[in-house]
Amino acid sequence: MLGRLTLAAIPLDQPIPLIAAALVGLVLLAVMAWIVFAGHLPYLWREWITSVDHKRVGIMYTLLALVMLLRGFSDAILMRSQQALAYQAPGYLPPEHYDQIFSAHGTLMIFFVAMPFMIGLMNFVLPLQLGVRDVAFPTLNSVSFWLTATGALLVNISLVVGEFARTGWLPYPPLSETAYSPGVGVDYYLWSLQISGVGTLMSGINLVTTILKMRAPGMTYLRMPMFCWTALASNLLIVAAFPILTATLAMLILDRYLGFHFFTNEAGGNVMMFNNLIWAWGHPEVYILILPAFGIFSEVISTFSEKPLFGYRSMVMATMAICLLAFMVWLHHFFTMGAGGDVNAVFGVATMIIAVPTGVKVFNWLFTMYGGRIRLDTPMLWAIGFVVTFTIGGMTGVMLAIPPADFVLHNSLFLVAHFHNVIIGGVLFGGFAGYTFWFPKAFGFRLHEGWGKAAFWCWIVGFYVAFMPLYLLGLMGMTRRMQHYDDPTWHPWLIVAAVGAAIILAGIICQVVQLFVSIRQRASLRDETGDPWNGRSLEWSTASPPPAFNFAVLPEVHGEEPYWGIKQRAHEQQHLDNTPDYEPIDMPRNSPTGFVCAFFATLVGFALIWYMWWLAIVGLLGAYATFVVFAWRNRVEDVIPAETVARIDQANRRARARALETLEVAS
Ligand code: HEA
Ligand code: HEM
Ligand SMILES: [Cu+2]
Repeated sequence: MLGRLTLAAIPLDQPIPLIAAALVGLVLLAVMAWIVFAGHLPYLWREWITSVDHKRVGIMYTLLALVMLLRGFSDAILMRSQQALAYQAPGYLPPEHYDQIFSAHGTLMIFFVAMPFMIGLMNFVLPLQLGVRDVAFPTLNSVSFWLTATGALLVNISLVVGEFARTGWLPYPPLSETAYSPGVGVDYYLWSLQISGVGTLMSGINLVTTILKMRAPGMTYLRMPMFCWTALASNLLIVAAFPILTATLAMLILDRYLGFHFFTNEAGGNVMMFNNLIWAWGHPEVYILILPAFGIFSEVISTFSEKPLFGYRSMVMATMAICLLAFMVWLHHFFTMGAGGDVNAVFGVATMIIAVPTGVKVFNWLFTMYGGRIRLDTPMLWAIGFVVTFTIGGMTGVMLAIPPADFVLHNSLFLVAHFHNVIIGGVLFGGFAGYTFWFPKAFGFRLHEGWGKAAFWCWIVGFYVAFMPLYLLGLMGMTRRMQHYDDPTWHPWLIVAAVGAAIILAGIICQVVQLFVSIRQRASLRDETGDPWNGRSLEWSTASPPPAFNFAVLPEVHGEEPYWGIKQRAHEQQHLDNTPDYEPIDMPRNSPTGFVCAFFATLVGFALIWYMWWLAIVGLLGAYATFVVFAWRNRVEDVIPAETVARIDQANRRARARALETLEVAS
C-alpha cells in the first residue's frame, strides 16, 4: 500500500533537519490558521490561488522564489559553518547529510529561486510593457506556476520524509544509478524536476507566443523595450532546451525504474552521453537565467540615468547572438572528459566568443550612464553593483574556458567562485533590482529606501568577503563538495568565507525588515501617479497597481520608449490625450485548473518516488479529469462593463495629470 514508505523514512536520529522542518511546519500552520480564522481564505482562493491574471501569477512566482531563497540560503549557512569548523575535525554535519545539503542548495537555488524569480518578473512585466491585457494563454500560465510550486514542495518534503539526492545539483551517473544511490533521494530530485520542468516549458511557450503575437498597435519588434527582447531570447532558449532536460531525466528514470541501460557501463550504455545531454540543456540554462537580468538592468540603468538606452540595436544583436551561441559551448563543462585537444580547442574558443556580445552590453550600459543625470535609488545601486561584480565573474569564466587551465581548475572552488560570481552578481542582483523597481507598480507603494540601501551594501560586501577567498582556495587546490579537510593553509580563508556569509545574512535580514517596514508605512510610501521613477516604457502609463485589464484602451506606440513619447507629447500639448471611447473588456475567468492539477501532480510525484503505484494512477487520472472538466466549461470570460472601465481609467488619468504638473514644477 505505501510502497517503500515506512516509519524509518523519517530521520528521527537527525535533529537538525527535524527541528528545522518542525519550525517551518509550525510557521506554516500558524500562517494557515491565521488565514482561515481571519476569514481570508475565500479571498485568497478567489483572487490569488485561482487567479489567471499575469500580474498575480507573476507575484506568486516571485514570492515562491523569495521564500525558497531563505531555504537555499539556510543550506549555504550550514555549509559555510561546517567548512569553517571541519579543519582536521568532522564538524557537525556527517558526510551523508552534507552531500544532501549541497545538492539541495544547488537544486533549489537554480530551479526554485533563480528560475521563478526571473519567470515571475517576466510574467508581471511583459504584458504591461507590450501594452496588452494578459499573456497568450492565461490559464496555462497558472498551471505552469502551480507545477513549479509542486516541484519546490517535493524537494522540501524530502527534508522530513526520506532524503534528498547526494549527487550534486546535476545527478551524474553512475553515482545516480540505483546501484550507487539506492534510496529515494535521486528519485525526489528526478520527479521534482520533471514536474516543474513541464511547468517551465509551458511558461516558455506562453511567453514566446505573447511576445511574438500580442503587442500594442505600433509596437514593432524594434520598438520593444530591451527587457522584452531579453525575455524573448530567454524563453526561446527555454523552449529549445527544456525538452532536452526532460528527455535526459526521463532516460535516467528508465534506468532507475525499469532497469534500462542508457547511462550504465554495461549493456551498451554510455555514461558520457549523460554529460553531453545534461549540459546541452545546462549551459543554455545559465543564459536563460542571465538574459532577463540583462534586460532588467537595461531598463533600470536607462531610467535612472534619465537617458535612452545607449546602442539599442547593438543590444538587440548582442542578445540574439548570446541566445545562439548559448547552444554551441556546452562541452566546456567537461573538457577533462577526454574528447581530445582539437575538440576542446573548438569549444574553448566558442566559449570565449560569448565574451564579445556580453562586452558589447557592458560597454553600452556604461555609455548609457556616461553623461546621464544619475539617480542612486536602490534599483540603480543593484545595477552598478552588478556591472562591476558580473564583469569579474565573466572574466574568471573566460579563464575556465582555456582548456589547459580548466584541467587544473575544473571542480575546484575556483569554479564555485566563478558561478556564484555571475549568478549572485548577475541573476540575483537583477532579481533584486527588478523587485525594487517594479514593486510600486505591483502594490501601489514603494519599498523603503533606507532598508533597501542597507540590504544592498550588506549583500555586496558580504558577497566579496564570502566568495573572493574561494578563488584563492581553488588555486590552492581545494576541490568542491568537501565535508572536511586537513590542509592548515585553507582554514583561515574558509573562516573568512563564513564571515562573508554572515554579512549576506545581515543583508537578507534587512530585506525582510524592509518588506515589513514598507507595508507598515505604505501610506507615506504610496505612489499615486503610477510612474514613481519617471519611467520610459508602457508599464508606467497605467495605474499602480494596474487594473485587471491593464489598459482601458490599448496604447498606440509611435517610437522607441513609448511612455516617454506620450509624456513628451503631453508636455508639448499641455494635456494628456482626450477621453477615449471606452468599450466593455473581456477578461479570462479565474480557474482552479492550475491548483487542482498541481495537487494531483504532487500525488503522482510523491507516489512514484515511494513506489505507490495505485496512488500514481489515481493522481494521473485526477490530473486528466481536471483537464477534461476545464475543456468542457462553457463560460471562459468575464465582461467588464464600459462604465467600470471608464471610472477606473478616469481616476488614473487624473492622478497622472497631477503628477505631470508636479514634474513640470520640479523641472
Ligand atoms: C548565470 C550564470 C552563468 C553565466 C552568465 C556564466 C557565464 C560564463 N561562464 Fe560559467 N558557469 C555557470 C554559470 C554561469 N556562467 C555555472 C553554474 C557553472 C558550473 C556548474 C557546475 O559545474 O556545477 C559554470 C561553469 C563554467 C565553466 C566550466 C568550468 C568547469 O567545469 O571546469 C566554464 C568554462 O569555460 C564557464 C565559462 C563561462 C564564460 C566564458 C561565461 C561568459 O558568458 C562570461 C562573459 C562575460 C564577460 C567576459 C564579462 C564582460 C565582458 C567584458 C567587460 C568585455 C571584455 C572581456 C574580455 C575580452 C574577456 N563557466
Ligand atoms: C547567497 C549566498 C550563497 C552562499 C553563501 C552559497 C554557498 C555555497 C556553498 C558553500 C556551496 C558548496 C561549495 C562546495 O562545493 O564546496 C555552494 C554550491 C552551489 N551553489 Fe551556492 N551559495 C549562495 C547562493 C547561491 C545562489 C543564489 C545560487 C544559484 C542561483 C547558488 C547555486 C549553487 C550551486 C549550483 C552549487 C553547486 C552545488 C553542487 O555542488 O552540486 N548558490 N553554494
Ligand atoms: Cu557553460
